[in-house]
Amino acid sequence: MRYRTEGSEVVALHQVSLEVGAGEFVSLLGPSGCGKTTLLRIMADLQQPTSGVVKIAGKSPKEARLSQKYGIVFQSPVLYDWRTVKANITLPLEMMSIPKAERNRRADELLELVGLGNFSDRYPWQLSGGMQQRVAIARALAIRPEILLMDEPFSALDEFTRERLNEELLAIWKQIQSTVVFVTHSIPEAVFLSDRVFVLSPHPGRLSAVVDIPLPRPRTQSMRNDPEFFRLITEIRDRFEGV
Ligand SMILES: Nc1ncnc2c1ncn2[C@@H]1O[C@H](COP(=O)(O)OP(=O)(O)OP(=O)(O)O)[C@@H](O)[C@H]1O
Repeated sequence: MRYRTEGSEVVALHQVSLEVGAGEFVSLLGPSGCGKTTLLRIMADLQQPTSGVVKIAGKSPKEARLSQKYGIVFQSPVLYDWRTVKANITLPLEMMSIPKAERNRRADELLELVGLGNFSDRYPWQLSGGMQQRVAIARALAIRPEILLMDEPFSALDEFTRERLNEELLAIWKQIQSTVVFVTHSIPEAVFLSDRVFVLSPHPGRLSAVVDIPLPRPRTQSMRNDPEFFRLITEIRDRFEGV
């Protein structure tokens, strides 16, 4: 992927090739500017690569998007302040003309799943940042996506909330069994969540390593003190090139 700006060109991604298995949880990890967001946006059909291809179970990203295969969660929750929590979650279903009873049923189920069963009639501005991000996750899941794309969803949150949401996300993933591609610049977050970590390095953005995370599941907070957890963090840190 090359970006052309006046008089110059940025190579955002250079010869990146990777494969993600169905139901796998992978992270795209790297420092600012290594092309993580660009790669996620190309996968999601939000932008076109200069060259190369992406296939989603044999289909193009556009076909996958049109057949509602993606749920996307961004760094900031982008909720509608004038709609209740529940009405934010049902919005994509309204756009798909799903009947009201079914919309409500799915929203109630998702509110329970993200631990906000008692907050359905609140407005986003009445919730903490962590709760707002849980609403955004529930909304992304409303269309029952096969692939959940998450772009640094917890990076604006404090460390305590972030670690708790990491664990909650894994519990949700276990239930929904979607494939997850998770963008982060936090090495511990990538290790805690993932089956595999794709390590990207900048200038030009490239894939410098793929690291398997053999920690058992379910993953618990106490694993963060495990020597194996620290070993994996060190291994990944050593794999960055030119940072
Ligand atoms: N629309 C654009 N026009 C020109 N250059 C761009 C554009 N979007 C991104 N870039 C450049 O492409 C490179 C990769 O950007 P990208 O946002 O994908 O990186 P990132 O790893 O997600 O960074 P961050 O963690 O800061 O979000 C950077 O050098 C960036 O400046």
